[in-house]
Amino acid sequence: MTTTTAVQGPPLNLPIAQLTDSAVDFAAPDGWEQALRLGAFLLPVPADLDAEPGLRLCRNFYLDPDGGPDDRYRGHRTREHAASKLGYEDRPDQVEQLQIESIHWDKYFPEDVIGLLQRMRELTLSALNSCLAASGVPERDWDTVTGGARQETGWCYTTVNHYRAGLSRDHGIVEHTDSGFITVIYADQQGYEILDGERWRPVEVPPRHFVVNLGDAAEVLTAHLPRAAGAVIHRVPPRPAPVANGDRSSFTVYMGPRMDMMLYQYGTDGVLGEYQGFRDYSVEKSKKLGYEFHSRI
Ligand SMILES: O=C(O)CCC(=O)C(=O)O
Ligand SMILES: [Fe+2]
Repeated sequence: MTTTTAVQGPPLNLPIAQLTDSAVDFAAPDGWEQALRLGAFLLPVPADLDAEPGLRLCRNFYLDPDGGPDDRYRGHRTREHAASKLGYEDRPDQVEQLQIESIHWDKYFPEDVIGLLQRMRELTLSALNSCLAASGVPERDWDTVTGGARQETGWCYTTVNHYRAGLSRDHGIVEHTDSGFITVIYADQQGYEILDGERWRPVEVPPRHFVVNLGDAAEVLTAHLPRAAGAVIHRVPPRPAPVANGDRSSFTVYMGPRMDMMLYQYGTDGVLGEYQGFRDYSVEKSKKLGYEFHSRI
């Protein structure tokens, strides 16, 4: 990822998808083409889905309990999260993160957060299946390549992000691609930017919309298919204090291969083959980008 020459560009309007039954689709005929090329699109939050519990977690997880009503959301900076291979991380950026696998949500989160994340998980799976279909991955291969996302045997986790405005760091979150197939993001304010060619373009996210990212596993899988999916390079720039809106909050649901799995790729002949172990791929990536690989994986 060499973006030293990248300049700030104009805002980018991502294609807006819609969710019907358990599929994601676009009204515009070139919607999928655009979304797969950019590796990102927007998805309206279903009318009956309340995102507040997620934001409440973002605004509390790093604080110590104080006997108040938010205690159920607090105390995660110091907690061990022994069941999780992820947990709390103070990154070198403005962001501090809590990452918990879906199989452990019931151990660490209040009920309203679990309910919200489970709905997001269903929606993420629908979006993943629709992306696989749109890029021409035959349905018979979905379970193999995802490790059984439909059977909940793939790897799914939430990332809870607290961007500490005013903390003197170079980035809100440094430029990166997500490693898995897909990430669905909800944020309480703007700040998400996409590298489009040589330009960093702020994405204008309308109220009550998710940003959906496609990641490395999707890019590797579809690289030689006629409708290849790109892994979107994205970042959040730092924000100085004091800012009118205070700290930025976002939370995501991620789906990717398990660390003990292979990444797969279709050859130019259309035949599915093994590409590289996902753990080896992830370790190599973290070395290239100069960050620590998760110590418990
Ligand atoms: O906060 C955002 O908008 C992006 C978060 C992100 O890129 C991530 O958690 O991987
Ligand atoms: Fe990301």
